[in-house]
Amino acid sequence: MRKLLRSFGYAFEGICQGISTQRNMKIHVAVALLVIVLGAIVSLSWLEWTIIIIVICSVISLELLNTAIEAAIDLHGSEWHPLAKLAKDTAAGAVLVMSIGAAIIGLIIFWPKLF
Ligand SMILES: Nc1ncnc2c1ncn2[C@@H]1O[C@H](COP(=O)(O)OP(=O)(O)OP(=O)(O)O)[C@@H](O)[C@H]1O
Repeated sequence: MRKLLRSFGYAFEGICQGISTQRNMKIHVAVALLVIVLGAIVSLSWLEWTIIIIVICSVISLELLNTAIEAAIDLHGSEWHPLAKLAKDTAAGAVLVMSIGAAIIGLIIFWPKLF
């Protein structure tokens, strides 16, 4: 049980480090908080909240994975390598794809309630 709690502690530490060190992560968290406040104001349905929570968690999880990949590559050294570029750029691409999807889903849910 203590080991399990310690693992949760490390994971929580990872989330905090991601937020404190990554500018993009700060932006994702700020947008997520804004969406949550807006969702409360326009009274989203349970289904809409479920979709919003899945989308927010997906974007933040991908950004954390992107940070992990960047850190693992930088740990290996600063020497230029095409595989390092591929890994970093595809990981960043994954975040971008999910962020665009999140923006579209946000528009689909919020547009009719706001305009
Ligand atoms: N070791 C490397 N070998 C080849 N290309 C690299 C290497 N390190 C970074 N790059 C490339 O240089 C560019 C900038 O990389 P960098 O690590 O600064 O990421 P970034 O996109 O600025 O991310 P962040 O600001 O989140 O750290 C990216 O296209 C990346 O793929």
